[in-house]
Amino acid sequence: MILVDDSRLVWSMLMNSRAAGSPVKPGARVDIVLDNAGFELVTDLVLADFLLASKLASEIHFHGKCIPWFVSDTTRKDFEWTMRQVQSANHKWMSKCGFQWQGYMKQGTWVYHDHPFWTLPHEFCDMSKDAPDLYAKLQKSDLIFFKGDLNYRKLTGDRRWDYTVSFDKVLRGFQPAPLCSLRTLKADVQVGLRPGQGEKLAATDPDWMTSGKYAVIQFSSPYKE
Ligand SMILES: O=P(O)(O)OC[C@@]1(O)O[C@H](CO)[C@@H](O)[C@@H]1O
Repeated sequence: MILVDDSRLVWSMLMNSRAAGSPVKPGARVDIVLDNAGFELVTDLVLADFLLASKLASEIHFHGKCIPWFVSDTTRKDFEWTMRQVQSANHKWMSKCGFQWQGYMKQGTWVYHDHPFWTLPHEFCDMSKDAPDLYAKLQKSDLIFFKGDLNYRKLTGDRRWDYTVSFDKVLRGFQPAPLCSLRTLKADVQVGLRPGQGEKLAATDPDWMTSGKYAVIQFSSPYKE
């Protein structure tokens, strides 16, 4: 069940960037801060492919980790291995996708980055100070997707905020570009709920914050409409 769904805001941001784009290179730069390797990474690549094919984005930048911090975190090795596996799949269309994705990498339409900051114990609000090069890189984005629970915990500082505190507020100045968290709840932090929503969930489903049954699509933008 999706507790907060800001997908309309994400969609309208992407549509606006397409309208404003030049005829030669329409669309936005989208960054995806990855979470797990494996099937989740394949679905991230499919999302990136969709954004390009639909001209909602013109370049995609993936951000992985230098080490598999929470065991299944995507590293460069996983990224490259996954690309090769898709290319060698025993399925015509899947393999065709793999070769197309490799082409995007060669052209620089898709770019893979890693940075030690992602595996340091800092909250993301510290990034501009502790990793100014990474912050500057993210500032070039039109939209950043943060995948998964771990990234949500780093965005919010893993604190016990009131459930109704706004997502904008808990980012505490971390606003390199419009951003969207795609997260299934696995840890006891959640913000941006309606008054009474968290309490009601706690009363009916005590494990709601960690069971993985609930999810959020939360958007924040430094540009106010
Ligand atoms: O949804 P999943 O893949 O089970 O968990 C997502 C995740 O980010 O949350 C945990 C940290 O809270 C990490 O172990 C894991 O990578």
